[in-house]
Amino acid sequence: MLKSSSNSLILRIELDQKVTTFGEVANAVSLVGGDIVAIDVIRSDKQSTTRDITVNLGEQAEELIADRIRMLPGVVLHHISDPTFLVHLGGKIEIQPKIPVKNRDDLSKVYTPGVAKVCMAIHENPDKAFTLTIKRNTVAVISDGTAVLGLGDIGPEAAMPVMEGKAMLFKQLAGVDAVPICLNTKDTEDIIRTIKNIAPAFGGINLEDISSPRCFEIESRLKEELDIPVFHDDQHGTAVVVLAGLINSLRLTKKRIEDIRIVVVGIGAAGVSIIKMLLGAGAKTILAVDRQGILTRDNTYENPLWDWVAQNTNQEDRKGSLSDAMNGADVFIGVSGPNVLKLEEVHRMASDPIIFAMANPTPEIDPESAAPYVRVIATGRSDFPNQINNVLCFPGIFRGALDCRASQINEEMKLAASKAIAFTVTDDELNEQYIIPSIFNEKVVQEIRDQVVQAAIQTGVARRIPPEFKGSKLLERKLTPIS
Ligand SMILES: NC(=O)C1=CN([C@@H]2O[C@H](COP(=O)(O)OP(=O)(O)OC[C@H]3O[C@@H](n4cnc5c(N)ncnc54)[C@H](O)[C@@H]3O)[C@@H](O)[C@H]2O)C=CC1
Ligand SMILES: CC(=O)C(=O)O
Ligand SMILES: [Mg+2]
Repeated sequence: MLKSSSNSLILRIELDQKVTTFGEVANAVSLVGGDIVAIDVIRSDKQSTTRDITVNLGEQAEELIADRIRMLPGVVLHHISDPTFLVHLGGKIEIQPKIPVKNRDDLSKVYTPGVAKVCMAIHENPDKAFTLTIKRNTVAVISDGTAVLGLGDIGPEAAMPVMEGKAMLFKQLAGVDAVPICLNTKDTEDIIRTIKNIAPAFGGINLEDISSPRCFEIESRLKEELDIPVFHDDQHGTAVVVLAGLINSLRLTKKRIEDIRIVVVGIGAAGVSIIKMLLGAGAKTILAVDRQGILTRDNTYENPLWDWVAQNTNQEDRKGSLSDAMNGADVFIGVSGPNVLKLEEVHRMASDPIIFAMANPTPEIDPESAAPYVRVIATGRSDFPNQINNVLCFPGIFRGALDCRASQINEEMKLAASKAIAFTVTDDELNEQYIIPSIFNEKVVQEIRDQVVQAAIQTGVARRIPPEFKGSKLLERKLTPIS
């Protein structure tokens, strides 16, 4: 059962010290499977003590704990709060001025009349928007709320906490200002039109949690029609990090990407892009599985990308379900939904099985149950080791793209980002519990940024050469090949 800090409660209890002891409370918590991780004394006198106790709980135990504590003599449960909700109160980000406006003189510079000459300078040369506005360092994080994590079509308002979270991480990890925007339309043309209309303010567009297949057309049309990077994070960010995790898992198992059998489950935004990236990196044997089973060449599909996937995978024409696909697989990559993979299917994998169960918030298999039977287990969650999550990619790749004012994020830049992430983990550090660096590893964003800028310059999409890349100063470091 998943028990983590994202599933914790703060219980404010008052204890009559003449009647009971804190040990009784601790015992009640433990009886429902909770772990006390913090105790704060709020008030204390001779008669009673009031404490906030923070408890990590299994998913089903939340209801039980209040009942248990209320049953204890001498204990009053004042209230229960959820720390995850507390950090969301009023939203998670804000906009701050970079300079104070203290007097009329300041006002006349930052606003009218002074601002007018800056406006006219941009009017005469629109490129100046990059130097004289927030465009240089600002990305829009845009969703229509249709494929939010694995929660599905929950609407634009409900999608905002995820988009705010992404914006927060853009800033904290890479210094990129990001504006969360959730659109109240699911219409492809409407979405494209809206994004094109707001694009002048931004240096990049990060599309997020837009369901497939609409996400593919929205992204490709915007890429054609805009001259700033448009990057569907669930597709490419995820694929970049999966490839990084696979490179490192193969460093451990000493297998070559050309030789392994890979099963990808969930052929949506993330799944299609992962398959494309793995094929580009040399993978030869991939089975693509969705709800109807393994995609095969002799079928035609409504979604043209499924036709593409079917034509480019499953060369052995295997048919059947996920369970059939798992026979002899070296690698399972799940970007589908909760609990789709059974332990019995894991037992039928090849030696040194590698599992990336990446559905959020609930993975395809409980990582703790699978761990004893596999060589590597990774999830998309931050509360387990080996977090394979696009958060490792999007801050650094946009940092690089913005710094060199790239017109797009191309395949070479994505591959450079994958390798940068993978080789942040040194040979000495690499082990089954550490195939992918933590997002808090300070080297990650810088490494990605440097390699991405270099790839952008080399492929001719950089419109600005950062000073450290001028002349002969291009990065010399050669990356180890994937296999
Ligand atoms: N760890 C990470 O960085 C990321 C994780 N994800 C997770 O991957 C999942 C899919 O995300 P998207 O590709 O954006 O969604 P999507 O909606 O574009 O695609 C999901 C696909 O999975 C299939 N699917 C769902 N349940 C299935 C099942 N039981 N068996 C087989 N196929 C099934 C659907 O039919 C669909 O084709 C979500 O849970 C999401 O949270 C997505 C992006 C990044
Ligand atoms: C991580 C992410 O972007 C997702 O689960 O949709
Ligand atoms: Mg997402």
